[in-house]
Amino acid sequence: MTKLVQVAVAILVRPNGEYLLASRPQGKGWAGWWEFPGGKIEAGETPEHALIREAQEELGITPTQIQPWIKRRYDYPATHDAEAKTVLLHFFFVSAWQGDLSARESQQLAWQHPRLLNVNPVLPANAPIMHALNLPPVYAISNLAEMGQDNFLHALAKQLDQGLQLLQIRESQLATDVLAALSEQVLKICANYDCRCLLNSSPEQALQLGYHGVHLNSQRLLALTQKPEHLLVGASCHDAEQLQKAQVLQLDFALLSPVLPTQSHPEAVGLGWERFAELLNGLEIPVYGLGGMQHEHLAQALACGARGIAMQRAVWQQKKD
Ligand SMILES: Nc1nc2c([nH]c(=O)n2[C@@H]2O[C@H](COP(=O)(O)OP(=O)(O)OP(=O)(O)O)[C@@H](O)[C@H]2O)c(=O)[nH]1
Ligand SMILES: [Mg+2]
Repeated sequence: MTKLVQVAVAILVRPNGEYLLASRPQGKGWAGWWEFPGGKIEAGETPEHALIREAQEELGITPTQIQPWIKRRYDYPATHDAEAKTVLLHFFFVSAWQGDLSARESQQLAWQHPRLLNVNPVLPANAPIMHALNLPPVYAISNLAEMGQDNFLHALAKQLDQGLQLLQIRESQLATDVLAALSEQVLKICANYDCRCLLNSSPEQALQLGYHGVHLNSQRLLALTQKPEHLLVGASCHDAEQLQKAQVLQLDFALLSPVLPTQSHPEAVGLGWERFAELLNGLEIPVYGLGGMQHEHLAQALACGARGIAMQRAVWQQKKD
C-alpha cells in the first residue's frame, strides 16, 4: 500500500479573478511542474494551520481570508524523481493576506487569468481544479417572465458592471423571433464584458443564435450521446445518475437543484446542504447549486465542493453589502 499524504493547498485569488501558480523547485519530486502553493499537513495541525504555515514559508504572507473548497484524492505513480503516493488535497481559496508576496523557495510564481493558463505542465491531480477555475463562482439565469424585458436588460447591465461572467438565457416560453431579437440584444451587451452566455435550448439553436454555450435541461442531457462541439456546455441535474451522465460526457459543468426550497418549484423539498455535498463528493466536473440561492449562500456551496451558485431571482436584485 502506498502512503496517504494530506496536503493543504492555497488558491490565492486577486479581485480580478487571477490566481497564483508556483513551479515545484528542483530537488523535490515532480520538479518543474506547476502547482498551487501549499504542502504537507504535519502531525497535530489542522488543514487551515498547515495552509497558513505553508503560505508563510513559501510566499512570506499570512492568509487572512480563507474559504475551504474541494478535497481531492489522487494516486501518484512512482517516477524517476518521486516515489508512488496517494495524496488527499485540501483546497482553500485565499482572497486576502498580509505581507509582501515573494518566492521564498526559489520557485517561479505566475498569476494566471482563469481562462488563459500560460504555464505548463500543471500537476496531474489538479486537472479538474483548473477546469473548475475556468468558470466564475456565480451563474445568473434570466427571468423575463417575472421581470419583463426592460427591467431584465437594466439589471443585466448593472450585474455586468459588477463583474458577472456567466449567464443563462432561459426563456423557452418566447416565440422564436422574439427569442432571436432578445438574444441579439443580450449578446451585444455581453460582448463589451468578459461574460459568456448560454441558451437553455438545443445545441443547434444556441449555435444558430450565436451563443457561447448551451444549457441542457435534464431531459436533453439524458438523450445526449456526445458533447456538442464548439459550445460551452452545462446541464441541469437532479440526482446522482444525471451528474454521472454529465461527467461521462465531459460537459463543462452541471447545475444541481433544488438545493433549498424555491419559488419556481414550491412542491420540491430541496436536497439540503448535506445531501448536496454527498452528491458532489468525488465528482470531477464543476457543479453549481441552484434553488433558493442568495449571494450569502456562496461560501456554504463552496464548502460543499461546488464551484458556485446559480440564481434566477436574487442575482438581479441589488447586493446588500
Ligand atoms: N502544494 C501543492 N501540492 C500539490 C498540488 N497538487 C498536488 O497533487 N500536490 C501534491 O501534494 C504533495 C505536496 O507536497 P509538497 O512536496 O509540496 O510538500 P511540502 O511543501 O510540505 O514540501 P516538502 O517536500 O519539503 O515536505 C506533493 O506530492 C504534490 O505533488 C498543489 O496544487 N499544490
Ligand atoms: Mg509545497
